[in-house]
Amino acid sequence: MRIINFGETNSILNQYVSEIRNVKVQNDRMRFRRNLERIGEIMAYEMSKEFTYSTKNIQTPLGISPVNTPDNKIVISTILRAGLPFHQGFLNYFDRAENAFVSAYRKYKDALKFEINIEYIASPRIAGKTLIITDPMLATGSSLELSYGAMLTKGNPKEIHVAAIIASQQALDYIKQVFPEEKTTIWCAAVDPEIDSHSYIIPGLGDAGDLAFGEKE
Ligand SMILES: O=P(O)(O)OC[C@H]1O[C@H](OP(=O)(O)OP(=O)(O)O)[C@H](O)[C@@H]1O
Ligand SMILES: O=c1cc[nH]c(=O)[nH]1
Ligand SMILES: [Mg+2]
Repeated sequence: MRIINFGETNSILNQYVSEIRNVKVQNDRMRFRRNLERIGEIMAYEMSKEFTYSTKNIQTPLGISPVNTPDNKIVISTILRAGLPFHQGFLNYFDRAENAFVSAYRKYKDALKFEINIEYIASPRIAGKTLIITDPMLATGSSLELSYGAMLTKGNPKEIHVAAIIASQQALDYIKQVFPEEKTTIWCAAVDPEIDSHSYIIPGLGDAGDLAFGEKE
């Protein structure tokens, strides 16, 4: 399984990551959401370089121009709720893609123990397609694992791209065990070393869903 970490490369993407982490900036919800979206746009562009291309002869008003365009049948899937702005970034570039939505949330039994509840899935058939799963935060990797399990009820994708912004090292180690090695690529913008006793990423950024959309009751 390939892991591509954009944090290892100097680019403007790191500016957006610094802003979503920064306590002095991250509470501006519109900027927070837009930064998730911008990171999605940059990742989409980089990911597009790995697609399968063929030449199409495009009729212009003055002649024929051969252009290489991608042939992948793309499904962009997101895990509600924090995934929504990140998903939108991918959709801005892959504007013809199909889309899937899965809900996953932590249902706490006490301050530390929780289980992930999946209650909703709206997805096209994904068999034989390029599945891009977008979720900005991978802490334990459980939401991703269960959401992927739910998506498999819609068929077996040809290839899987997991797009995250901040992934814990623990989540990456876990995902390697549960996703098919030969057809999965993980794209992220940073790998953080730890998760705390509440399963929050350290240093991370806090709760991405709350920062994007406001606190839950
Ligand atoms: O890897 P995990 O330990 O499963 O944690 C990561 C999950 O946590 C966040 O969602 P959250 O449950 O906070 O829901 P929200 O997007 O509604 O805030 C995030 O978007 C992931 O889906
Ligand atoms: O650090 C974390 C872990 C789960 N969900 C978040 O939004 N942040
Ligand atoms: Mg949350």
